[in-house]
Amino acid sequence: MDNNSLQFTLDLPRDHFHISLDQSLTLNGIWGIMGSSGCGKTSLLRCLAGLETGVQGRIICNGRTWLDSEQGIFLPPEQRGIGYIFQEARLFPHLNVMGNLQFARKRANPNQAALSFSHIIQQMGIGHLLERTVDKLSGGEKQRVAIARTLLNAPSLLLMDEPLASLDWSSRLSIMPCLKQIQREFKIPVVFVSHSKEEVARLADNLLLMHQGQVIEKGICRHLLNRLEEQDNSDQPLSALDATVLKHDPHYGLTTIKVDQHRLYAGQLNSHPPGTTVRVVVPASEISLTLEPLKASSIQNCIPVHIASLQEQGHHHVLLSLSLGEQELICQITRKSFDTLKLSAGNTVFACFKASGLEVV
Ligand SMILES: Nc1ncnc2c1ncn2[C@@H]1O[C@H](COP(=O)(O)OP(=O)(O)OP(=O)(O)O)[C@@H](O)[C@H]1O
Repeated sequence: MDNNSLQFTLDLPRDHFHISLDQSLTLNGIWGIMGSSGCGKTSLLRCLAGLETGVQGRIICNGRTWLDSEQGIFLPPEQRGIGYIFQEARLFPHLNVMGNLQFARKRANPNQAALSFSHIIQQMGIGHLLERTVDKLSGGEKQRVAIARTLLNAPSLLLMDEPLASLDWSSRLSIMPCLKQIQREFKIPVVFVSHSKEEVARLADNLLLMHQGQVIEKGICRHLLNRLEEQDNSDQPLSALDATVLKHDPHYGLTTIKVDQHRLYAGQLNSHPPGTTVRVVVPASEISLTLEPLKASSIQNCIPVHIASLQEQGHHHVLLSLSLGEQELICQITRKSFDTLKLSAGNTVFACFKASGLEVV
């Protein structure tokens, strides 16, 4: 398959190992790349971008050969039609925001339809910053401008190397929906390196997990992320679910969404019309378990689930993987609750969580 595919066979020596990869990715949506520090995530992105000259192998993107070391083909970065977003924004300090954006527009990829200037500015929420000089922007604002600038270049593939890592959590939370929306709307495929499970849960459709220069797992993000063994102690345990918006209730400010066969309430999502597919992130600590359905409670969501598997988390907590049908929900409870309810794998229980416990992106 030529279109929407990125195939690469790469060999790049590093100090203690070789980056050694042989992958074919279908380019739709957002690919997340995760793995421990130093495993080669940035090196992979740099190889794809044409920033690593010592690499051997082949890269074919949408049928175009970017690299074939045997044939002596090495397309320089500017001919690959990619956008590269770094951890730090790298704006031109001598130009204001408008100047930075216009610079990109003039150098737009001629092979790709140009995206509307005003629409990108609106999507990235930077309309009020156009006359500002770069030194008067916050870190989050700089990164928004950097992303807008890259989009104005009309890339056919967006490579992002921890673009949110230098920002505080509230800036990240405000930029992530923009990235998701941009991807949905402009349909530019994205390969996104991140250390943060929280980011990947919100953004990625597919995931590559790397270790020591190799891909050790590849698959649908929520499948890989929702596995109990991935719920280490470095991030808070969570689940990522796919859902469909069913209807809005403006009176109560709630939206009904469907996850597998279950109907759930979330806070109102006016920007997502009924029928839209959305990603839902649920922190494992938001979920309580009961043996009976809740009768009179302020908690809006209470659904029957099967305990698929469980895992101790330290001495005082237990993580449970709860089957919703197709998808799984990770729940964290105390060991005391676990013992009191006498839970074990295979049991049917009720998972209860507030509408506000669901974050929809
Ligand atoms: N130019 C280089 N020459 C040789 N080795 C390098 C070079 N750049 C990075 N390395 C080494 O290659 C390995 C992979 O580095 P890379 O930056 O790709 O990892 P990473 O997974 O992105 O790490 P992090 O998550 O910490 O950013 C590391 O051991 C690093 O020290």
